[in-house]
Amino acid sequence: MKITTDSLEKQLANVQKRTAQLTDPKIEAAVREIIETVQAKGDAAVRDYTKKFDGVELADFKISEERIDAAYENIDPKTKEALEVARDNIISFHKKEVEYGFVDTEKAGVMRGQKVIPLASVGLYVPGGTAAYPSSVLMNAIPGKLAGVKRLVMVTPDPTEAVLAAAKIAGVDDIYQLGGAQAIAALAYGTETVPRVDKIFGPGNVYVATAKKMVFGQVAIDMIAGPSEIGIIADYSAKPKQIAADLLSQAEHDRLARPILVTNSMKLAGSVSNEVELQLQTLPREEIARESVEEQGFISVLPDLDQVFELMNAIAPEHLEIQLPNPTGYLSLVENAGSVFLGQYASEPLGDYVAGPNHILPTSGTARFSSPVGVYDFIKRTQFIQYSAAALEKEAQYVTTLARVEGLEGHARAIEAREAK
Ligand SMILES: NC(=O)c1ccc[n+]([C@@H]2O[C@H](COP(=O)([O-])OP(=O)(O)OC[C@H]3O[C@@H](n4cnc5c(N)ncnc54)[C@H](O)[C@@H]3O)[C@@H](O)[C@H]2O)c1
Ligand SMILES: N[C@H](CO)Cc1c[nH]c[nH+]1
Ligand SMILES: [Zn+2]
Repeated sequence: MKITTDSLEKQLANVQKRTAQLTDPKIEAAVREIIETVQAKGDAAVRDYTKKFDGVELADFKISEERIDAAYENIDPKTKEALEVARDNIISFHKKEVEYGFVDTEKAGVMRGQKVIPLASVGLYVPGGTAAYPSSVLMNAIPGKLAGVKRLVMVTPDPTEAVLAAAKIAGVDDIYQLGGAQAIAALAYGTETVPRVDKIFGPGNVYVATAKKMVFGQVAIDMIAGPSEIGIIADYSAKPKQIAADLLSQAEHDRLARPILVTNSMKLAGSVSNEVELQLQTLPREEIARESVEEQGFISVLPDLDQVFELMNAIAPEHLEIQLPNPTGYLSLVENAGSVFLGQYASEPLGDYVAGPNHILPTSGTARFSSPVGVYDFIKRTQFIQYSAAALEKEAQYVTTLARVEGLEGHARAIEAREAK
């Protein structure tokens, strides 16, 4: 693994140079055509694209309850138990995020408040292939259920038994065998069989991500997910074997995944670099992980922990491990990170599967301004006011004054229409 001892300034300048990947215009054009065709022709277009891109001819995209129940019955009991433990921990964590709004009656004659309303329907995209993660089904669906979403619709080009079982465990309402931009378009606009939803969640390949960007506005979207990232802050006291294993746990996700160690110990940097090479040799996904480590990964050695935290905050990693003595003492220094893992026993995969906090997190530096997926992503807020005659009389003059400053006479007259004669 590359080790750099460049100055903090130089490394910060490199971080600033990283910008979000622009979409390829050819892919944009192809996706635009798919979206417009699905919008115009509904199910017939979805059926054609599914045949063309997935090689599947389906009379009905909707997966029957019998098939979902059979998947749940068929999965290995240990998998079922693990999914159910994960579900319970995700519920007990995310329950704490539920909001109820408020009513404020502090001012005489005035009631003001905020009402929390769950989104009526949401779509969850579960990618196909090796990225069809049952754990992500739980992480996406459970906060939605806790928020009170009435209809959770899942789409996936690859409905494996584990994915279907996870959907049942999480309480997903309807599942359709659909993928790619056509699935996103169907969720955004609705077709004869696929219901139109209010927000679309979940990662996918470049066609899916581009389609999500394009339908934004027609529907809300959760985020545009980039490759996994792990940033580890550690000093001489950390265990190189554990650090290397944790770096590789994210490197194995994707050739573009970013495993990063920032430390104040040259000795640790050398040992971790050697350990990564050793562990890579026996990792089943060696090829993917090696490319991630060699092309995207690095170890940075800086003179002190203040600089270490400054660099990591600039990187704003999806996952941040703090492998220092008394790790909780450093939580106050964390400004940008999707999820923080404190101490040697909080290895990142614990958070991927069972700890309970969400594993769908901001990537590519977006932890500067975004949060993990949570119940708050499945609600909207509305507000209300009620005034008594006396309360209005007290404040009417301020409304009419400001209305006339803005040249809006009609606003002022609406207030004056209520004045006591
Ligand atoms: N960031 C994350 O958290 C995260 C997690 C899991 C997966 N992922 C990403 O999900 C993706 C999974 O990719 P995938 O391709 O296996 O599954 P996918 O479900 O994202 O995409 C499959 C669909 O792409 C469409 N498609 C394929 N070739 C096409 C073409 N030439 N033109 C138009 N549409 C086409 C097909 O309709 C197919 O159903 C990966 O890119 C992975 O990085 C990201
Ligand atoms: N680490 C991934 C998101 O960053 C989530 C995941 C799912 N399965 C295993 N890991
Ligand atoms: Zn993972």
